[in-house]
Amino acid sequence: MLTAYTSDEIRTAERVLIERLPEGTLMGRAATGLAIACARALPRVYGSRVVLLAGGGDNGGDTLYAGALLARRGARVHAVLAGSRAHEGGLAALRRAGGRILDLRGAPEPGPAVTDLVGAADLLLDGLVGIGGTGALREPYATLAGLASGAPGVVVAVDVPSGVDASTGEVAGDAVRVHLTVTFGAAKTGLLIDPGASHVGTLHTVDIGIGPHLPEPGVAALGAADVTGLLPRPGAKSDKYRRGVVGVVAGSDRFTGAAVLAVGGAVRAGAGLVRFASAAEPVRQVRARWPEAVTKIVTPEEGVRETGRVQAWVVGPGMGTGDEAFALARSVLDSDVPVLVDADGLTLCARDRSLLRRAAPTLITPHAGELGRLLGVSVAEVEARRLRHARRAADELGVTVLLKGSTTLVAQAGMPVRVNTTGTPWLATGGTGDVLAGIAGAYLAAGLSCYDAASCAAYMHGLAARVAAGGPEGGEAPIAALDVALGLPEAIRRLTAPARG
Ligand SMILES: NC(=O)C1=CN([C@@H]2O[C@H](COP(=O)(O)OP(=O)(O)OC[C@H]3O[C@@H](n4cnc5c(N)ncnc54)[C@H](OP(=O)(O)O)[C@@H]3O)[C@@H](O)[C@H]2O)[C@@H](O)CC1
Ligand SMILES: [K+]
Repeated sequence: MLTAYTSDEIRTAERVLIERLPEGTLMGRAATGLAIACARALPRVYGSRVVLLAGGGDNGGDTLYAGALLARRGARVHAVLAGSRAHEGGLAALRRAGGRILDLRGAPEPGPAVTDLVGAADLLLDGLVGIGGTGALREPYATLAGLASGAPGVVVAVDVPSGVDASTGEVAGDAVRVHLTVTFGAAKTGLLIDPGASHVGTLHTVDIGIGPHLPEPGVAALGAADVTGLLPRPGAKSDKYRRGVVGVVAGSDRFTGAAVLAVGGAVRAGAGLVRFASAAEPVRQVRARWPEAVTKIVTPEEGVRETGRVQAWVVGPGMGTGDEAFALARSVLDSDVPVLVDADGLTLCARDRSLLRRAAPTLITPHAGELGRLLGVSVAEVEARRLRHARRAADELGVTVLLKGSTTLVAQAGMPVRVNTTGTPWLATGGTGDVLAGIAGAYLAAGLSCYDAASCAAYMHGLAARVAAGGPEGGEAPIAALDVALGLPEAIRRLTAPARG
């Protein structure tokens, strides 16, 4: 499991060690780890052109010390000093190692000399600001961030890509986009959450010894072993009921595709049985595509009360948002089993949030627009502050929240927010959310908590999409939502196969 921390949590942990260790020890560890990672990112160090963008704080200090180490290995190192001051120890070390200095202090903008240096660099280090950065980058940092993002060489962020809020992933103005982020001590929360996460490239953590002093994490990402341990698997005594019966209420006479996809997600994720309840046309479509499902035509008046016993419900995809859909959704939410609410179901809940007040656990799976409607804020506001809004929704609505997006978040009051790391841009296509709802529903019915079901479903959904998009000889191709459902068995096989070798 990858755990991540806010800037304050990192600083508190660092303080314990700073008091115990000789001055400069932590920065020495950070700079050494940074220089090693940079050397690995280059075909060879000797003769390489290295440019350091150094701010006035300790982030600039790390960068200058690492530059000195690279210069001692034969790199041609130029430091661009961009802050109103420069880290004295780092600057002296770089000078002693033969590095050159371009001092921008007092200059309103970087100028052509910097543009030329950046354009010719094999390796560019972004050491403008780290965990001490606040708000939008000021000049000349903002212009330098733009230059760095477009640099032709390998761009490495020191601790945090400058302009990304290390604690939240928020990006208030310009921010550097890098190939590699070398972060110190532990991952920062903002490196895992968009929009910041999309600036990070590959994330590499340098151990500087603060691990034992870190608190419980506020954010975590499940790894393959965690998901393997959580995934429901049938045992010798399992039958279809013990594996979990999931009920799906989806589709309408106008929209049938979402129903087929949600049922497909549940079937392929390993539900013991899928009961599908809806209007006549989606029932016909589901029967044609998934003969494994037990189907029933229901009316809004009777609801799902006579549908047969289920261990969890999925309600919402393609069901419409009118009064009849509302009545049907209410009958599902009146039940005493866990319910996953998705898509149109969320629009209905935004109309009457009391639908979500129930004794049994509830999982909602909104995208930013749906969450915005539930919270009464704009989609842009949710996108800009995803962590805050996912947490707020979990607290205010008393439910587990799976916020979809390029990095999916799972929030539940009192628990670390889980970030999914398996997503792929190929998933950004219609209907994949319906498949996700089906997968999570199957896991809920198997007995996983809303929190684990949502996290595992997001993980397997991303992995299945990668399986579906990837070819045996490498390369990737566009996928349709049904391909994600069909990719699930192979994804589960790959995850649960004993390690080779
Ligand atoms: N603590 C430790 O033991 C260890 C810490 N380590 C390293 O220290 C880093 C933290 O160093 P830090 O605290 O000096 O802050 P840092 O990130 O350099 O930023 C401060 C500078 O940024 C500036 N600035 C801020 N916002 C800005 C903006 N929007 N736009 C423009 N400028 C802005 C601010 O300017 P000012 O406000 O003073 O004008 C100030 O000059 C950490 O990330 C890691 O790399 C490692 O060595 C391991 C051990
Ligand atoms: K930085």
